[in-house]
Amino acid sequence: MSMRKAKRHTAILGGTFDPPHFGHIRPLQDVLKHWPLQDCWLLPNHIPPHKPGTHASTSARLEMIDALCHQFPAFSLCDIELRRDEPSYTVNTLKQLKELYPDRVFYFVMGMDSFLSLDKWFQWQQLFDLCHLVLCARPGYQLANEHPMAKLLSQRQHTGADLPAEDSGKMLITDISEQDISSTDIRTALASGRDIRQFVPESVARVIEAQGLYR
Ligand SMILES: Nc1ncnc2c1ncn2[C@@H]1O[C@H](COP(=O)(O)OP(=O)(O)OP(=O)(O)O)[C@@H](O)[C@H]1O
Ligand SMILES: O=C(O)c1ccc[n+]([C@@H]2O[C@H](COP(=O)([O-])O)[C@@H](O)[C@H]2O)c1
Repeated sequence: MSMRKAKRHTAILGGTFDPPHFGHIRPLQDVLKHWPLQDCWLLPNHIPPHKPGTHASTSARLEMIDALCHQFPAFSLCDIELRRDEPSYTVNTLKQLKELYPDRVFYFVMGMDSFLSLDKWFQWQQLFDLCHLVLCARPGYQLANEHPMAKLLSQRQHTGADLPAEDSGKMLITDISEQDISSTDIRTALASGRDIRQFVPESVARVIEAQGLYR
């Protein structure tokens, strides 16, 4: 009899989360409703590879994610990038995670804005040996037919209703409720004293308020 352990299917949303908002949470909830994934990890980066820096400190962003995970038990924190003092390249993170968790199949979730520039990521083609990608629509970002990533999507798109049989290399898309929300807009609203409660969950709003972030 085979003693192989069952695989755990784990979604990961990587982000700067500066701050986290409903544009992160709601698409993820839709993904979890659609696909039978067993875990959903939020992966805050420490040094974002393609951003000039962060506005809130790593510890403040961590506190917001922690608070969010308490409010939404379907999500848990993956703090692996916070312990590497170097740009948080996703391919390095996934290599580390595959070593730590050989029985997991990873589904790296990203919005369309990230996907449109995926070919600028460090060693991005290796991602397809390490995980599947889950693509979420995002208002303002369209994949034109002639865009170089459109070809990649048509080659790799998973069409079945069940999860792929493979452990990596497929692209999954599902309908999500599109959220016209960004961390940038929230920071701008806070800096001009506007209310942000419709964009972030209560738990996150409380940390922002208590720490006086983004004023
Ligand atoms: N409204 C949204 N809809 C779909 N995906 C989103 C949305 N907001 C963020 N994402 C995705 O979540 C991941 C992390 O995003 P990030 O933390 O950089 O938020 P952001 O709102 O894009 O931040 P900023 O405005 O500071 O650039 C990325 O893959 C991004 O595409
Ligand atoms: O690996 C890379 O080169 C790379 C380049 C840009 C972004 N990423 C990752 O993509 C996720 C979303 O990034 P961002 O900048 O939109 O918050 C986050 O986990 C980043 O660390 C990764």
